[in-house]
Amino acid sequence: MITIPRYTLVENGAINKIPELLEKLNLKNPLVITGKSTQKYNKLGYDYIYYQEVEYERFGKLNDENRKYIKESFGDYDCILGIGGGKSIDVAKYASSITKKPFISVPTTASNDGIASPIVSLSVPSFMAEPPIAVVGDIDIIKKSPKKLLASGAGDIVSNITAVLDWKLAHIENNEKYSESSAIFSKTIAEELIEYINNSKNKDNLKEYPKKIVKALIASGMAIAIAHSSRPASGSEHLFSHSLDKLKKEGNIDNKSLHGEQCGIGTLIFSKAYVEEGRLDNKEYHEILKSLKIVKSPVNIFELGYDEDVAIEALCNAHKLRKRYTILRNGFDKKKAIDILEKSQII
Ligand SMILES: NC(=O)c1ccc[n+]([C@@H]2O[C@H](COP(=O)([O-])OP(=O)(O)OC[C@H]3O[C@@H](n4cnc5c(N)ncnc54)[C@H](O)[C@@H]3O)[C@@H](O)[C@H]2O)c1
Ligand SMILES: O=P(O)(O)OC[C@@H](O)CO
Ligand SMILES: [Zn+2]
Repeated sequence: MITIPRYTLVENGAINKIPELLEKLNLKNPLVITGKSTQKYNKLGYDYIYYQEVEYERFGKLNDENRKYIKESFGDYDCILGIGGGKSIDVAKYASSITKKPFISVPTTASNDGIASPIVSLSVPSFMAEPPIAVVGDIDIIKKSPKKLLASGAGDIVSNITAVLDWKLAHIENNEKYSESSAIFSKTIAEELIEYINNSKNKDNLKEYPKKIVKALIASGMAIAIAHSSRPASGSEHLFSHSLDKLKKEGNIDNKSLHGEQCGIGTLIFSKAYVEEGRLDNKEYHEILKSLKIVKSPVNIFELGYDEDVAIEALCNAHKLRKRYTILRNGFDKKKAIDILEKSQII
């Protein structure tokens, strides 16, 4: 059974409609999970907790002590609101799935497709939870959020192009289940956004971009819900991003590169790899590159804040991050990694 958000409110001032939405859903006592810089959007003064304070690692081990923690933290509330960026929303979604309380997603920026997806990506691999019953995207707030975050959203959308190519390749070479309808839906979301961005110079100079990127991210989350898998939106490009995250963690690298920015770089790498295999037209690679440049999302490893060795190591390890068949197949060796990183102008 496919579940997607029952209500999506994407408009100026949407956040002020939360009380009316709660009433419609017969919910009276929400708990807000938010970030330090986004608590200010909890304008109605609902009880709140910072996502950094939620001990979500305890959700995975339901012994008596952890059950007690969950009951004490969430027991009195009848729903959970995630107000903020990707982590706030992810932690709120996780808490909602553990407590079986409805989850409402209130993105205050547009940085990745966790906004409306049923996926929790606090770990690698991610896991399937429940999608929000409602998404409240206040354009007045989102359009004023940091440009870096809004640009990162484009990276998490263009990634659908290579994700869908990997999914189809897995079906052809590895006999994996594949949904053409979900794949077309996911790819079209990316193509539409790329087309808008690449033609924006002669139109509105990206004035509509905040609204377009929010809607694209919501739609991408729905494609995941329809496929009941992150396959339509996560392939080799995400494996590269997760591999970078692993290097950051292990090497204590203090680099604030965002999920979407990393996925944008991954998409350039693997769209070029698909061009090399004759499975993608080079024109599509250039359209992706142009769109990321226009929104000012990083287009090489140096703009992402790393040196070339990190890019090479992340690429050589990417296939190990999860059991997901992609164009990486059994992994790129160092020679192939350097070749494709050079051809895709990443190093
Ligand atoms: N579930 C999914 O499908 C999925 C997919 C990708 C990533 N994620 C999650 O998202 C996280 C990455 O999210 P992210 O890229 O948003 O980074 P983030 O959540 O780590 O940081 C976002 C930052 O932007 C700030 N912010 C948000 N809105 C703002 C606003 N209006 N004005 C000023 N600052 C604002 C937040 O307070 C936060 O500090 C990952 O760690 C993962 O947990 C989930
Ligand atoms: O399953 P993963 O690779 O975490 O992907 C989820 C989301 O980031 C897709 O955009
Ligand atoms: Zn993603």
